[in-house]
Amino acid sequence: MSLDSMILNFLKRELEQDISKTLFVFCCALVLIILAQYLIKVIIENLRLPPGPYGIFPFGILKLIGAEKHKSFMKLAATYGPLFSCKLGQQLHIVISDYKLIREIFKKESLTGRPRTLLCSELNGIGFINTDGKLWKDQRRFLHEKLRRFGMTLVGSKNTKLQNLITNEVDDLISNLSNETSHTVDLDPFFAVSVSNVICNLLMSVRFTRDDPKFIKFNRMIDEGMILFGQIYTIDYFPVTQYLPGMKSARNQIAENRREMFSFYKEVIEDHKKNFDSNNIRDLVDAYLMEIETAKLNNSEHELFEGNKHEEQIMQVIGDLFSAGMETIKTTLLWLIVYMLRNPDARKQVQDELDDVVGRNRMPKVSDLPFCPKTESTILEVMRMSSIVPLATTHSPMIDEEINGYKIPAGCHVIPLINSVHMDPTLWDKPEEFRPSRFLNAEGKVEKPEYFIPFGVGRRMCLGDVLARIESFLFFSSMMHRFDISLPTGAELPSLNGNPGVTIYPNKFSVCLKERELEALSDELAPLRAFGAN
Ligand code: HEM
Repeated sequence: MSLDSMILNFLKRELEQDISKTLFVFCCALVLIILAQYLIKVIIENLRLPPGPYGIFPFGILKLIGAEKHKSFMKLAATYGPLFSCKLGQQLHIVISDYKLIREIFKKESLTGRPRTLLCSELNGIGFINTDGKLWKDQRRFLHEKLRRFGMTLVGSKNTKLQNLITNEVDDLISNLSNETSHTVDLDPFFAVSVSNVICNLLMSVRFTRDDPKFIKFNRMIDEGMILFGQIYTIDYFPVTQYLPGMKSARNQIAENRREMFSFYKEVIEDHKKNFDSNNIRDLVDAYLMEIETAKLNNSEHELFEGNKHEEQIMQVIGDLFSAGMETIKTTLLWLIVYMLRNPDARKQVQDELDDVVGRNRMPKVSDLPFCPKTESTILEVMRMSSIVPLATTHSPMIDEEINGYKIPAGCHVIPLINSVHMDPTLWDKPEEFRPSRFLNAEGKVEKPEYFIPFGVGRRMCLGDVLARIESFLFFSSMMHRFDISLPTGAELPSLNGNPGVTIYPNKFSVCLKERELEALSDELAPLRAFGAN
């Protein structure tokens, strides 16, 4: 090789090396710029978020991924203030414990959105509680109107079907409990069947007895559902965990239970179709069948329920309302008993008031409610202290929102911290004390402050608040009117520490019941009648 070509080769090699070096440097710089831009964007976005703990990427705040989220959130609120943000896994949460801010944000239309989580998507976007947009809005209007028509209202309500069916269930409960006075009794299964019967009757004219195999199966599936959801909820924070073997079998079991529940609802719908009479709408299933008939007549069948399958929609709504309306009332009744066991003076005040207003020759009625402020304020105080749905149902803004100058990004989870509002010492005098009189004004009438929010606030607040008010008054006042309730000898007072599940429910406990006789009870006990039989 000549000297010339050696020099040429050397220069060529150097040039090639230079080009790859330059290319390498260029690529590195590009990656760095993109990374820096991304980091700046993340920092700016985070600066606009409400303050909060940083957490560890990719886990977020690990301690929040435990069961007692409402308590952990309350501790964080003490550090970061009434509006804070934090991440659970990669999911951003905005937690609000100032009731004015809660009211302000939940007024917004976009806050009626629900999170797009994997677990929600298993419900196929149907039903009521986990839907949003037009389907939710139409369903809310429909359900509101129909439930009012069945008597879910306190205005001008005299002996509505709803009141009659609750009274029948109360009578049945009292008569069943009258057979339990010789030994200790766990009230949970008694309340469970009575409260289930109210909601099942209202929805589909079905009632159960405690030993009915269908009821036992129903309850088993609900309990199992709670355990299974407890096992898999991490999927919403770490979607990758859905592929773990235990998760898959738990999800399959949930799907299987849902199929079984649906096959029961399906039977009910088929039965209703056979006896359907448009002049006698017996319950919610009939109201839906009527809606379908009307849509057929108007040739708008395909538009109904946003094009979702009609019967699947009805079945999911039944499931939604059953789960929202059963566990909540049962838990409230159990907490009422716990607080009455712990506060004998308050219990006596309730019983004395009922003796005065209702008298000893009949059972309480809804029309007694306005004249029983001590009883009502006792119920309200128990709702305040127990805050059984402390985090409401998760809302997720459909567009970016702003509050107090902070960004609330679309898709994040927004949580009103109800338990914190109910225990805020700046709002309630000595909030940890059980004091029903805090709900009474100077004239002794019930007054609820605007920061009493057990049913949530805004457009998606509880649909069953009136039903809850009627049921909790009738069941609780009747229990107090007919029984003296005490603890078995040597038993410890039930704890005020709740257990998180669908609601925050009390530890298991048993009681002794002693009848308080009525003078003319026999006239008051109407024969049991199913709602649908009317
Ligand atoms: C003491 C009893 C009850 C309490 C404390 C309670 C509490 C709540 C709370 C906090 C929410 C969430 C509100 C929000 O996210 O903004 C809610 C929603 C709901 N509740 Fe209740 N509830 C009770 C009883 C009932 C009953 C008896 C029914 C039966 C119809 C019911 C039906 C619903 C429904 C359907 C929703 C969802 C509303 C929607 O998504 O638009 N609740 N409830």
